Amino acid sequence: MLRDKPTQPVQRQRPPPRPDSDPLAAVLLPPPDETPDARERRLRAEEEAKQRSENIDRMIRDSERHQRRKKVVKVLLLGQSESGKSTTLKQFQLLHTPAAFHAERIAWRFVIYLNLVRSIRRIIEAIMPEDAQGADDLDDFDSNETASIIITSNGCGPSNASHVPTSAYDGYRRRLSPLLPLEQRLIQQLSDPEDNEEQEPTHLPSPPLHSPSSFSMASTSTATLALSSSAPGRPAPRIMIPNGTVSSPTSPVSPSEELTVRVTSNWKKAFSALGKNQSPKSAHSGELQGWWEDPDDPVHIINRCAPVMSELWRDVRVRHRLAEKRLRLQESSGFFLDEIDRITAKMYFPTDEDVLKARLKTTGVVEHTFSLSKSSEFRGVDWKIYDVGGSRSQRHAWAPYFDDVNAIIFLAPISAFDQVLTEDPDTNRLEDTIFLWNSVVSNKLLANVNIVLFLNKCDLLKAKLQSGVKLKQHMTSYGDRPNDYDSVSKYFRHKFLALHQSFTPNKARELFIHMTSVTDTRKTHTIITNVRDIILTGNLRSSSLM
Ligand SMILES: Nc1nc2c(ncn2[C@@H]2O[C@H](COP(=O)(O)OP(=O)(O)OP(=O)(O)O)[C@@H](O)[C@H]2O)c(=O)[nH]1
Ligand SMILES: [Mg+2]
Repeated sequence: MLRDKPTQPVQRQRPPPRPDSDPLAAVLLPPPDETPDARERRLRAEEEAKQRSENIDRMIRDSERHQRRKKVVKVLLLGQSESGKSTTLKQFQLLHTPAAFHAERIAWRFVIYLNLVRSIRRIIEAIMPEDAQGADDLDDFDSNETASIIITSNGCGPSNASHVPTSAYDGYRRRLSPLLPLEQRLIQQLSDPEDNEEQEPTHLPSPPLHSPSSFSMASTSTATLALSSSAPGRPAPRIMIPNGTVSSPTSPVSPSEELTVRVTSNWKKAFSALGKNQSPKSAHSGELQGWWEDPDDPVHIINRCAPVMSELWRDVRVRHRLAEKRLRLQESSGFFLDEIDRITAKMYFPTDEDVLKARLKTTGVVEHTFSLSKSSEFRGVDWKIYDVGGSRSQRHAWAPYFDDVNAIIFLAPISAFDQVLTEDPDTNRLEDTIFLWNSVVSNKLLANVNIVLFLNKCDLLKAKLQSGVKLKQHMTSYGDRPNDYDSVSKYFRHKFLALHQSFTPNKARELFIHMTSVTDTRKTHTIITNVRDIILTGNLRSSSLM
């Protein structure tokens, strides 16, 4: 009979290696005549070496754990063109990497000049006498100039229009004509900073100066430019100057065409290539090198034209004409018109606020990574933000990012309820925003993505309502509710929330809504810190990393 015997683990002692069979062991053996002192020193040295080795092992283990823990949270900024996406990204940069933001401020000087010059040109075009418009074949100008036109009549119709006299118009146009080649030069420098050999569709035909069409150019004030390098493997972002073309009858480019200007590497470098001495030694220290001593620097033309620009902007006849045409330049880059003296000063250096207000249209997708290493709670987390172009021609680039995005910040510019799209004058901006919002919240790919809604441009909404513009004339569903900021903003909040509740495929998703004016740094920093923490906590928790 076979009986199971309880098996005992067999412990076999391996015999110590014989020194003569292991040359290394033989070498490591202490000398046979080792004194007690020498033995003491040897043991101490061995102990120290062991400690060092253990420390190194621990460091390697920590580093591996840290690498395993490293998490990237990806955030996509979405919304129509001019909704404030890039401005929000600038606020993230200002909050997380202020030194880099400040160091780049100088490069924005040229964007701001371009914004100012284009605003001036819009004014000149708006005050153009009708007979001159006919002569210049500009009848369709207004239909392109839609970015900030109020489309509902406020009682000032063409019947009671007061024109700026032709002589005044001609005088302004003649005295401001040096701005035209300056604009051309800025655009050309942007389009081809290093390699003038390469031909891109960037070379604008120069109209004859002082001709009737000298100022009949762009129909928008938005000089546009990609902000930074695109994600690896994706096409490089390009500068876009919408409608930035000469509409002289001889021009080969139509006034409504979007002109594309290529930026090869770094647009900031391109701008700083415009003068010999314009880079500051340090943007912070005030040790500025004197670009104003360079006779080729654009500041000289801008500075010489400043008195006429101010005169034009202050001219009551001009203001009347702009009001009649319902052109609200302050809602776009016209912000700089109120600052002509400061902006055109020879030693002008852009402030943070100037950079936030400078308008550059984004094309392609701009990616920025912020490392949150200093924050103890989110140590080792990278915060990756994608800023996309919002105009219709750019929206096809959004979808590839839906796959692995963790959160979306959607910008809805609620002040735009009475404006139409630049790219489609038949579409109301708010209607377009609501359409986009519905598409985003109903998207199944995004069902588990956190969504944060910024009801943006609240400062402009407040000013618009105070100036008497009535929401109900543009949104009949608003009915007879009061036309004040509190009621209107509450109404928009409910509307967007209700649309989310109706269309979301994930009824459990919480929606975070903020009333924002993203050009306001103090308030925006509080909001984005809050939003960042909510997004990070939610995402790290769901991936069990917290
Ligand atoms: N007053 C005010 N201006 C704003 C606000 N948000 C953005 N802007 C301005 O509106 C303009 C357009 O903002 P951007 O951030 O360039 O818009 P975007 O969404 O990036 O536009 P695209 O790049 O064309 O998609 C800029 O001149 C901003 O300074 C706001 O809340 N208030
Ligand atoms: Mg942008």
